[in-house]
Amino acid sequence: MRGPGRRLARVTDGERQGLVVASHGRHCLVESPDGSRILCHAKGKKNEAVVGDRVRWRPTGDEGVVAGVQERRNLFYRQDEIRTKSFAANLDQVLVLIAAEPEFSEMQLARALIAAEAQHIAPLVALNKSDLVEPFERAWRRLLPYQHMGYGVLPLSLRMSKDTDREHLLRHLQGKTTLVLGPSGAGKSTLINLLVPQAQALTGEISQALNSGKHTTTATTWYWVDAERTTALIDSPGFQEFGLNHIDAAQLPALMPDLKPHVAQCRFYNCTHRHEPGCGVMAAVAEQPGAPAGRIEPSRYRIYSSLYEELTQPRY
Ligand SMILES: Nc1nc2c(ncn2[C@@H]2O[C@H](COP(=O)(O)OP(=O)(O)OP(=O)(O)O)[C@@H](O)[C@H]2O)c(=O)[nH]1
Ligand SMILES: [Zn+2]
Repeated sequence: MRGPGRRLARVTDGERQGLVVASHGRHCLVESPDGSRILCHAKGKKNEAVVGDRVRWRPTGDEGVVAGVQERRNLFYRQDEIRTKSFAANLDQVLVLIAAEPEFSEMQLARALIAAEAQHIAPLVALNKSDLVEPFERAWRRLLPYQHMGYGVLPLSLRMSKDTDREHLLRHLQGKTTLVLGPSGAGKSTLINLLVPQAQALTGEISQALNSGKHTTTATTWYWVDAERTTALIDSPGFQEFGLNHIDAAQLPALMPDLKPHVAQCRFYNCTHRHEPGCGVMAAVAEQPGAPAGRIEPSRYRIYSSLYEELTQPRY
């Protein structure tokens, strides 16, 4: 059998296989199966690798050149009018970390969840700072619709209950590759440091390797949680301005688990769920809480409508 996947998977003489554990522009850090790491350069656009990619590479002196990127299981990315930004590839899970304070944006959360659904990556939500009792309760209530639509929501108190949280988190992360996303101030660094105590030192080394000495912006980074290297966390900036331009507006309800079942009740097959008569989605928004067929929260319907508008706006 021929095909790009097959061809790239074959390692020829002098080539090695590795995992991309950090990337910055056209450079990446590749980890070999023995755990050693080497700085590699991409040769041509086709070989630009993102964190989580499995690559073939060739040594050139004490550095390397990426010879090919293996076919990806998935690629988690965002896209606005100007550019596409890849977070990471070959993920099992996306963990969205938010907190009681600062107050989280439900729109931002929804965008990350939709992007994960579009790539068939399982999302998990964690709400930090349960010690801030009143704001935590408020935030927890705002997340109830997400629990009802089947998303796991973990309560955390990362600064206080270290061991409990570590165990709780590990139960959900064990053996998986998880991308951690979250708004600034939610506790992402606290979470990474709890699970990967050597993270800070590693980040320093990595940014030094990738930027030849300059400690500039932190790039996306892969961390092993266990010595056996079976559980991984990926830390990535860029939760803000989560563009969904790569998603077709008509596809949105299928990526929103609370809207999805109601589409079958719409009179028109091409219903946009915004003004049509006989719309199953709008009928579910009008339902009382606890309705047997399921209700759509007004906040979720507003998110749907504004994303629909955003994604159907003429682009120049
Ligand atoms: N009250 C409370 N504060 C916490 C908790 N966990 C973390 N914090 C605090 O929240 C602040 C932000 O935590 P960080 O881990 O730096 O958050 P971050 O998401 O990495 O933020 P950036 O560095 O801005 O991206 C710090 O002052 C932490 O000490 C918690 O469980 N409860
Ligand atoms: Zn409809």
